[in-house]
Amino acid sequence: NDVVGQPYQHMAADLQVCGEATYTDDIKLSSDALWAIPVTSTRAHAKILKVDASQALQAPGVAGYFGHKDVPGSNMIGPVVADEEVFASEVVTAVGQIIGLVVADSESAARRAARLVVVEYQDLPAVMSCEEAVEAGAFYSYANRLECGDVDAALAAAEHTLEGTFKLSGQEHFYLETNNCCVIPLENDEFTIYSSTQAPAKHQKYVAHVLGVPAHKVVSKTKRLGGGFGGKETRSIFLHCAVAVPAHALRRPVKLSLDRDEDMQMTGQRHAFMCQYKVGHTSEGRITALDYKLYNNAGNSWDLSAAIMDRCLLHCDNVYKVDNMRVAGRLCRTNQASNTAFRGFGGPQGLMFAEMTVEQVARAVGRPVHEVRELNMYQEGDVTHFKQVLEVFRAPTCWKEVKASSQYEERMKQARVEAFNAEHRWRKRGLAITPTKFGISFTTKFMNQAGALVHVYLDGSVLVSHGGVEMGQGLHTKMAQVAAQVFISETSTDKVPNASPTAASASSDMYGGAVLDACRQIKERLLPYRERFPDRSFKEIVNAAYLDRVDLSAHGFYATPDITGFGGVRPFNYFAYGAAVAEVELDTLTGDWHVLRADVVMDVGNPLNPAIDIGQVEGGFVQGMGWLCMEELQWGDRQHPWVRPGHLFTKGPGTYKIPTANDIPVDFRVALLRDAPNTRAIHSSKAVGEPPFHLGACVFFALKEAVYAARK
Ligand SMILES: Nc1nc2c(c(=O)[nH]1)N[C@H]1C(S)=C(S)[C@@H](COP(=O)(O)O)O[C@H]1N2
Ligand SMILES: Cc1nc(=O)[nH]c2[nH]cnc12
Ligand code: MOS
Repeated sequence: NDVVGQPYQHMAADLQVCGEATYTDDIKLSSDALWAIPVTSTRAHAKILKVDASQALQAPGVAGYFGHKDVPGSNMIGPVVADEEVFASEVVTAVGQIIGLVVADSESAARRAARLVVVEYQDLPAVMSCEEAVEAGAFYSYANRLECGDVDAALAAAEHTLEGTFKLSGQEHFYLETNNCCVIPLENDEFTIYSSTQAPAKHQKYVAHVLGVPAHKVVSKTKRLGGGFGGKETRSIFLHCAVAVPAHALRRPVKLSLDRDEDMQMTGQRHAFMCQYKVGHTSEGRITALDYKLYNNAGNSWDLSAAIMDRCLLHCDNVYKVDNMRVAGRLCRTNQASNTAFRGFGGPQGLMFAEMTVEQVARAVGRPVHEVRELNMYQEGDVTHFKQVLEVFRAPTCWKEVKASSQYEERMKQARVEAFNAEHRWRKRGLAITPTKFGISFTTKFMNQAGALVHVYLDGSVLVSHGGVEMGQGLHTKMAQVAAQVFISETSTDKVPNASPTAASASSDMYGGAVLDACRQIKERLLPYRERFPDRSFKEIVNAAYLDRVDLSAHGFYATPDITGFGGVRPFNYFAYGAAVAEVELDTLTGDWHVLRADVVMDVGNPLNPAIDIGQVEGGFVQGMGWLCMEELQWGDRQHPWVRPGHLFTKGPGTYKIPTANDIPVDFRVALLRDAPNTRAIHSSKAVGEPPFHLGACVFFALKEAVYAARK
């Protein structure tokens, strides 16, 4: 197998840098195609008194206005709980919620006409944040919790206790490709739908449901995304279902392409979280008791907020052993667009609570933070607070490696850091080291399944399709490697049915298993021909088998073995580990800072493609750093009274600051742990999509060190 493990370039890299790669918006449509522009709520919470589209319908080029009355099937859907309307009917519960669509023969005509639709509202009280929801008692009926040991007794017996509240803000996905979709009606109520989504199967299911047609009449295709990061796992469904209604009614192709400001206002973000913590610890800094009350800002519908809180509950330990722990979660019902999956899916929030707690304890006992981290770290074989055994625990290995390779101890002591800080009044440096552990598998057990379809053609070329979506993470490249010298086409529900969303970082594991299963079936059928004609080419073997009427196509399947889902003792198939060191320099007068050097060691098993994996680690690190140190959403709420309630003030790169080339660590050293096999996944590899995201936390803690130095 000299193909797997090689650092092949991303399969579409050349196409993408030459601008030849096709995205949903590039799909050529017939001349009778129409553009849809959403008419959305401008209120955070209000009754709809009247919607008047009469002027819009007179506007040039307009083919129609569509709202909840025009839905042929069901107007109420939702990926987990069916609690969301495709078109708002009586009440709007967030700014940006779709009330209707104007369709016209050009985007500009549709956009102009959409502004002519008049909506009259009667405002209702709005709840915008976790704090406001707690005051108002506005929650969804979710009450999962995890508990081990006896927290109350341990807190009472603790030498010292600390308590307080941690708050983490949301984050915009800022995928470069905004939400795009188009619906093409064919004969006899059949539809082909193209969309920028991580979950084509969900699009097929819900478009069929909203149109009232059987799913087998809807084929959902996705070639690639210009980024998803979780933001296109479920929120893309609603846009697509809305667009399907005029396409169905007018029997004409309809497309929709959101502008950046519409996308940021309408499609949900990373959940803001709040954690009320109580921690018991000894004088040397060992944590003996931990009590977390967690809240996330779920927005105006369930969406995935329950699974996100589940994953947060499962990650509040990070790499630390706490014998007495209780974590309980609540989902806050607010009038924000429903918050949704975002790289790490609640995990980064849980990991941050663990890190912030350890850091508070270190300050309280007056010890360097890294010592307290080491003091509390699990050992191999320990059991987590949710009772999963840490079978192969590589956090200490990653920690030791990155501490050595970054010369952390030396740099901390004589270092540039203390010496620099002694000589500089307004510029201060900080150094920090943080670990991570990330559970791999959907915590919803049934989602851990995957399909593939492999065809061998008579010219010897092989076509591989699988249920996973290429969003830039290199999945298709890895699958092609797994099937070796293969041409990958696109993701399509008529090739692989019922696919889970491409999420939870497990796609390489699962679709790898499915592709391997399909290839092995075909290989077995070709074996007799290989043996009979040992020196013939693959093409000749294939033709010999074909003439004997051997089936040259196979469906492959994979279901992750031995996992329990949330609530059991083995929700994760395995864990991914990593550790990182960052040195920053902060200008205390301007607040400007940059990362002088970052060192990362990530355990990715035996990488299927080390080049792609290093790219994932670099991207995850920078995206995590952006979340914790740069990006700030400003919603119209109590903290930002100058913004109309429920409106998003930061709706573009001019006001919402995401990391760019200038923010990447000046000296960025990423290493993949060597000799780290993983028996639990294909070719001994490990998931790499989400796990590195949390390592950006080391920049946050390095900046804290610099601020502490400035206040000495
Ligand atoms: N370039 C790129 N990398 C990415 C993403 C993306 O949208 N673009 N999504 C991330 C998220 S949220 C996940 S879950 C994984 C999904 O892909 P995988 O399951 O193949 O790892 O890729 C991660 N890396
Ligand atoms: C649904 C779901 N469950 C998970 O455990 N992790 C995820 N990432 C993105 N989506 C998911
Ligand atoms: O699991 Mo990623 O789509 S948040």
